[in-house]
Amino acid sequence: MVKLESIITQRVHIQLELSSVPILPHCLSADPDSAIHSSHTAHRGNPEVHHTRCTGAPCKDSLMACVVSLYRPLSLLAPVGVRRAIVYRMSLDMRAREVFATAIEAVQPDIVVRRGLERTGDTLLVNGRSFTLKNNLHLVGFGKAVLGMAAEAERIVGDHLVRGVISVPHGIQETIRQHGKDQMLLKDGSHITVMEGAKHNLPDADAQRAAECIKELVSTLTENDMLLVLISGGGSALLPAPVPPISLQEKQDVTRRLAGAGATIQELNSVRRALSILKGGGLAHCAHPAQVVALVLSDVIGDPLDLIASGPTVWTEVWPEEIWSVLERYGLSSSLPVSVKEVLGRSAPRWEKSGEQSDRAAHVLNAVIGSNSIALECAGRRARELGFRPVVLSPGVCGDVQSVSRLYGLLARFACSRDEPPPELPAEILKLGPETGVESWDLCRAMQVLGEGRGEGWGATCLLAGGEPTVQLTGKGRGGRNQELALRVGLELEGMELPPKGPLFLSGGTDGQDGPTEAAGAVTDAGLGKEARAQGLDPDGFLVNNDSFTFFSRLSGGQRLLLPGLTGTNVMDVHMLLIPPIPIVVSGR
Ligand SMILES: Nc1ncnc2c1ncn2[C@@H]1O[C@H](COP(=O)(O)OP(=O)(O)OP(=O)(O)O)[C@@H](O)[C@H]1O
Ligand SMILES: O=C(O)[C@H](O)CO
Repeated sequence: MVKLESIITQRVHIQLELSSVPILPHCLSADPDSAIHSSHTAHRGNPEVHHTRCTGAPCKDSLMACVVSLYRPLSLLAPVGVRRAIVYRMSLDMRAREVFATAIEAVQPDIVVRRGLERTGDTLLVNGRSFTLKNNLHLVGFGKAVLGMAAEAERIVGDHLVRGVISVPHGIQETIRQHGKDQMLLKDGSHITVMEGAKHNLPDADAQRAAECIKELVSTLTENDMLLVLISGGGSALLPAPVPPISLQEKQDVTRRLAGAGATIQELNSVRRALSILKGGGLAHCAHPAQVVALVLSDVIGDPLDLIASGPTVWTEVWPEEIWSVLERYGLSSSLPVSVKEVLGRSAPRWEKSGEQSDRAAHVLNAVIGSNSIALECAGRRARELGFRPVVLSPGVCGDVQSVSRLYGLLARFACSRDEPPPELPAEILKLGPETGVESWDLCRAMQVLGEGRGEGWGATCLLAGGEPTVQLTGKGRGGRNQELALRVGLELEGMELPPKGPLFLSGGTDGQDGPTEAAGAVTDAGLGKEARAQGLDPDGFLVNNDSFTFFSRLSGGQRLLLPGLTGTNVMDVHMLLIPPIPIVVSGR
């Protein structure tokens, strides 16, 4: 029998041989097969990104990815010295991409559904409550991650499933098929009907038809039935059911104008709830008296159940004054369609008196089964395995990308100051808290961990955060908030006194699609500006035109782009600042 240590040592050896080859980031994946696969599909997906080293056969980069992924299961068994040798030979870039991949893996639709839906015999356990299955289960769903969630739910409770309808984004089945993620597709003979719609994330006639089918299904249920509702981000656009006489076009117009004027998701969805039959508890209302169990994959900061997909299973009162003040704030109140004014002017309460309402609420269980926090927690564990001291700053970073990039720039400076950082630096960092959605105590806690890292030389810290910053669009280029943030942070780091190999910053959307581009985000460091200018690219010019995707595609053959492909999940964005570790000299090999 070959000894484990010798297997690991051989792997170290392969790693050392390959370490001279630059790594193609997209090759990193959780398992060797998909690592090789993703290395090649990523190229197909983006013709602008061209790597000469990757052709037909598995490339050295893919092999390197295999080494890394094989390392994972063995890492806990390997002697500490060997483990360190492997980890410290991995570039920071490679480790950042691996941590990002872990964050996405943690919130895959099948994984979150398995975590949220426990079954023993005919008993279903959700959030500590148990339900008996009696061939009485119906299923509906709407959102960007719902196809994979439904496939897993059917694997778990399919034998009790009578019928289901889900509303998912236009083209998603074909895209998932192309990416080889067959476990996210429904099997042949499934009892669930898949309806695609909401092209470009806007409610359309297809999505409205799906909403009608969903309403029809849930309206026939009795007290002997159970309704499983799968909800994820993008659900608002996929479940449009305007309150008559509002037309779909009128509703679409109001939401598009609000979003374009910069309304927050809280403001936008409070208006959507007021204009919709199914939002704000309407779906649960239609399903009464059936038992409703909603599994929610959150894409909103703080996981507010009444706002995610506009809360179709959460009874929410509509306060017309609140809606009018939002419409006034964004200059829409004087140009509203007559139908919208009529609906907002109605005096009758939306729901029955409170006694009856609480009886109805007792029939509904809402459970958040996945969120940005879970993704960050798992990413932190992976970062620890890869040699970093992890610290989660916050899952709620928001505000303009300019302020957010400034915050990460200052935190990097704080972490990398050779001696004690200048006394004014912590105050400058704390000042950015309110506009970036980060609490002072979270900033203080993060600075403490970064400071401890500094105490050990250059430290070895992985600062993680999540959320959804915003971009003020002024140009006509192609980009997304993650790529723009990464570009800005790269420029912030330029000129700082920093360790030779870092820090490194990554920003990526967990859905794999940053704005209307094929990339999820990008990886940058202090060398970004110099590298760009040496290739005749002016970073500031691209920024002014919101053209970050074109910038990263042209820069060094697109090597800094994150290209995981469509992930089939969505828990907002992940940000990562890696402060390089103290170099360790490995003796022996
Ligand atoms: N050229 C661009 N440069 C930078 N950001 C852009 C650009 N074009 C669009 N965006 C930003 O991308 C965001 C939309 O991105 P995306 O389609 O990933 O939506 P999302 O917010 O992730 O949607 P959901 O939450 O439904 O998944 C908007 O915030 C918009 O400002
Ligand atoms: O669908 C929506 O309303 C947004 O994605 C927030 O959940």
